[in-house]
Amino acid sequence: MSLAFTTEEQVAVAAVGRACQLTSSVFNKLVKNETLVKGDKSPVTVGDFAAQAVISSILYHAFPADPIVGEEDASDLRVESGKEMKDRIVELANEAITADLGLGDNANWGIGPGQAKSDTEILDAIDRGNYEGGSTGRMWTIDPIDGTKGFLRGEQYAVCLSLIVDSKVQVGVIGCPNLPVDPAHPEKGTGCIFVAVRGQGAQQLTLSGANPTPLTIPTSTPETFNFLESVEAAHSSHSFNDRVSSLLNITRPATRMDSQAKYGCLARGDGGAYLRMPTGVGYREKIWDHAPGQILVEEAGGIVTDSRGEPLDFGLGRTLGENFGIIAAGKDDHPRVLAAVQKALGEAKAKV
Ligand SMILES: Nc1ncnc2c1ncn2[C@@H]1O[C@H](COP(=O)(O)OS(=O)(=O)O)[C@@H](OP(=O)(O)O)[C@H]1O
Ligand SMILES: [Mg+2]
Ligand SMILES: [Mg+2]
Ligand SMILES: [Mg+2]
Repeated sequence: MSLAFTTEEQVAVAAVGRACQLTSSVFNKLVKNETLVKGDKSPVTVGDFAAQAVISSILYHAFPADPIVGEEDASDLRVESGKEMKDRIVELANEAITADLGLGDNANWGIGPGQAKSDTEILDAIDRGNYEGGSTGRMWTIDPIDGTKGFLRGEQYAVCLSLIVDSKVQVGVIGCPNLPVDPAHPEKGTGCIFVAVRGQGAQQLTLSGANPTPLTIPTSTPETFNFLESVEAAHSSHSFNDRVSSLLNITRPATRMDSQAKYGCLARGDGGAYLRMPTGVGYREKIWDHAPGQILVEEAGGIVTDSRGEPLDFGLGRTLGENFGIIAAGKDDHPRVLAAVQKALGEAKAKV
C-alpha cells in the first residue's frame, strides 16, 4: 500500500525551492572567509549552513516531532571565531525564510514576510540535524549543498531532502539550480527540482515547483548508454569505472558531474548508469548523499543497489554502514552492470 504523503511532498518541495534560491544568490556573493574546512578536510560554506537552517526550520514548523539527520552542525558558529560567519548565515537564512509566499507555500510553515528567526533559532535549526538515525519511525535527511566542491566551482550541486519511514525512503526531493532544464534545449535555461513519492512516480519541476513532468528511465541503446560518475577522484574510483565500461563495451565517455544531480540525470535518461565505487577502505557513504536519489531512480523505474546487488540500508544510522559501492541504473541495464562490476571486483582481488 502506498501512503499519500501529500503534505510532506509539498513542504519538501517548498523547502528545497527556498534553499535553492538562497544557494544560487549566495554563489555570486561568496567571499573568501565564508568557507570553512571541516575536520574531514571537506569544505562547508555559509550557503550550506544557511540552506540547512532554512529547510530544518520549515520542517520544524510543519512536522515538529520529526527528527532530522542533517549533514551540517552549528558548533563552529557558536564560538567567538565563528561570529562573523554566523551573522552572515542568519542574514541569508532570514532572507530566504521571509521571501514572499509562492506557489504551494503555506504561512503555517513559518515562512513569508514577518517570519524572521533569531540567531538562536537559526543555530538551533541547524543543530536539529544532529539525529543519529535508526531503523524505526520517521526521519528526514538534509544535504543542504551536495557537491559543495561543485558549488564552489560554479558547476553542479544539489539541495537534497528525503523522508525515511521505518528505514524506507518515502519522499525524495533534489533541487539542481545549475542543471539544464532540458539538455536538448539549452535555451530553456537551468534550474530544476526532482521529486519522487513512493508508489506515485518521479517528476521534474521548475525551481518554483511548477510544470510537473513525469520521468521514466528510457530503454538505453549502445549509442546512448554511458556512466555518470563523481568529478572528485577521491569520492569514486574512475579507473574501476573505466574497467567496467570496457567489460560492457561502452564507447561513450563517462559524464562527470558533482552531487545527486547524477541521480536526476539518470532518472530522465541522460546517461545510463550511476556507478560509485570506493577509492579506499574506511569511508562510509552518508545516508543524505543517496536517500533522495534512490527513491527518484526507483520511482522512475530503475534499480539502486550496492556493488554486491544488496539494497541500500537507510536504517543503520547516519551512514549506509556495510553497503559497499553504489550501482543505479534502469531495470534492464542494472543486471548487466552488476555482473560487470562483480567481474571487475574479482579481477582486482586476483591482482592483490
Ligand atoms: N572519500 C569519499 N568517498 C566517497 N564520498 C565522499 C568522500 N568524501 C566525501 N564524500 C561525499 O561525496 C559527496 C559529493 O558527491 P559526489 O562525489 O557525487 O560529487 S563530486 O563529484 O565528487 O563532487 C560529498 O557530499 P557533500 O559534502 O554534500 O558535498 C560527500 O558526502
Ligand atoms: Mg553530499
Ligand atoms: Mg553537503
Ligand atoms: Mg559536505
